Amino acid sequence: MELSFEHLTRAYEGKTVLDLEHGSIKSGSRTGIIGPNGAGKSTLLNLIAGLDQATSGKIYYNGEARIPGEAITLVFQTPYLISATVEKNIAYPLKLRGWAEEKIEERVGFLCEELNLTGMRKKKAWKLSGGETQKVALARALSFHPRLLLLDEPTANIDPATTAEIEKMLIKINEEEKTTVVLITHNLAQARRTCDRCLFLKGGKLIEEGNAQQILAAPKNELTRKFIAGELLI
Ligand SMILES: Nc1ncnc2c1ncn2[C@@H]1O[C@H](COP(=O)(O)OP(=O)(O)OP(=O)(O)O)[C@@H](O)[C@H]1O
Repeated sequence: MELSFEHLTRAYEGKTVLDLEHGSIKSGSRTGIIGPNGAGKSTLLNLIAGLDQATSGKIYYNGEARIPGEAITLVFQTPYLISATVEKNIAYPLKLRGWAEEKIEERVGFLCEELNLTGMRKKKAWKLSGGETQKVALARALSFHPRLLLLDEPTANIDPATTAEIEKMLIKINEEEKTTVVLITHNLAQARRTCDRCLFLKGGKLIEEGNAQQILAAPKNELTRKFIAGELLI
């Protein structure tokens, strides 16, 4: 799904925390959103998801200013599962959408295989580790073939092996199902491994956007360079 922003702002109690003149997230991309604490990354993601309202300006989804709720899904840093088994959690959005049982089984089976969850399908959600919980949350988010997957620091508390499984899944689902992926991350190595495009935000402004490998290796903007080099003082 193609996204574009025009004069998009969000202010809290008169203080503008996001102010994007123009910007876009290309259809079919895996776009990393990077930037220091307080840059406005989560604010932007919440606006895209429709969880928050812009103070001014608009977001266009495939050229339309109306949010296509059914096509968008979100994964947060701290996921919440329903108090049921792994497989029931993943099947839940599909049951809500009235999918046939065999289609549900096919999709849940595929997602469990890809995320190494097959052996714990019957396990209760509250008995899972943090990494397992996040993988189930991702599987559930992907269950209904979303056109846009938004992730807010999904691996912040996750070990490297599970992080690698999650990153592999993001790439697979993007390549094979053409889901557009937008990933907020403080892990620049993760952005390098996972993203093909990148937006750098600072102080609510879009400082640089473009090819992820190019921005992460040789940014054009001095602020971006300092951030990536770990030299940026906020
Ligand atoms: N509900 C709110 N009320 C008031 N201020 C808010 C609210 N939500 C966010 N802010 C402010 O907006 C600014 C941007 O916050 P945001 O969470 O979008 O930044 P971020 O780039 O995601 O930061 P981080 O990397 O720390 O998660 C911050 O200064 C924050 O304090």
